Amino acid sequence: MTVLQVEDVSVALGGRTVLRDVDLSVEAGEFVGLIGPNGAGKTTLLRTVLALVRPSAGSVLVQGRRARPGAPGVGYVPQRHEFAWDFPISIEQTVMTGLVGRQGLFRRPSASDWRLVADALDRVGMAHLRTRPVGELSGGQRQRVLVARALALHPSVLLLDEPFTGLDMPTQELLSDLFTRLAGEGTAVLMTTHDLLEALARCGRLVLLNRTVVADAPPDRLRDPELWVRTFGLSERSPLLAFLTAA
Ligand SMILES: Nc1ncnc2c1ncn2[C@@H]1O[C@H](COP(=O)(O)OP(=O)(O)OP(=O)(O)O)[C@@H](O)[C@H]1O
Repeated sequence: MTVLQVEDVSVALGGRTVLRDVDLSVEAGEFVGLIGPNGAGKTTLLRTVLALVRPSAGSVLVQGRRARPGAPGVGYVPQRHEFAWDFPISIEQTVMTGLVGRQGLFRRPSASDWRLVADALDRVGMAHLRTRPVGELSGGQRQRVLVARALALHPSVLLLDEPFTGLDMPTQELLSDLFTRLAGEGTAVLMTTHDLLEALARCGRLVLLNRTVVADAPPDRLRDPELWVRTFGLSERSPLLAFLTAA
């Protein structure tokens, strides 16, 4: 089942075209990596799916419905630095903010809301710290809290923006395992990352983006150096290029 359908999307920001004619779809159970250089438009594409950015052309459908802000079924993990960590609330209260769409801004959380929060914290291995202030957490713990916050509502599509930045290997592995498991359970996972190794190892499909889609295929079908040169502007003598295209 197609959960996310991006069709012919173009986006202009500040008078410049940031995305051009982007087509992308993600099926239930797929783990898709969105790969591209700085400024390629990866975050803008995620924000367009979240309907925080309006395309100048094309359409975005989530579970067959036009994307709209706060749409149920879409979980979003922003880049860690975008979150207000100095807000004086606990881990479990932070995860509860992921349920605002379900409970409204002002209703007191119900017992079932707290159960969703506890389950989500359990999935990221943070349940034992649930009453700690978020401001006291390490970078890796913060990333796990943001993932729990996105998971609390059991999204059909999970959007991950650079989830591995600044993480040590065990935390990266823990999250990667979790994303793989979520996809195995039927969640559509779309992840931007600069961690090519992780993307090549974990994602069933990679979308190479540089303002427009350069390639969209499983990792083992992306051996053509030209695709990586076009996406990243890599030199043809780059050792990274040799690695990426090794048979
Ligand atoms: N609000 C905005 N107004 C004008 N231009 C913007 C705005 N937001 C992003 N851009 C521009 O859009 C382009 C794409 O930015 P975006 O953040 O989507 O790239 P990215 O692929 O996520 O990059 P990175 O890997 O560095 O996070 C950049 O040139 C950026 O400067």
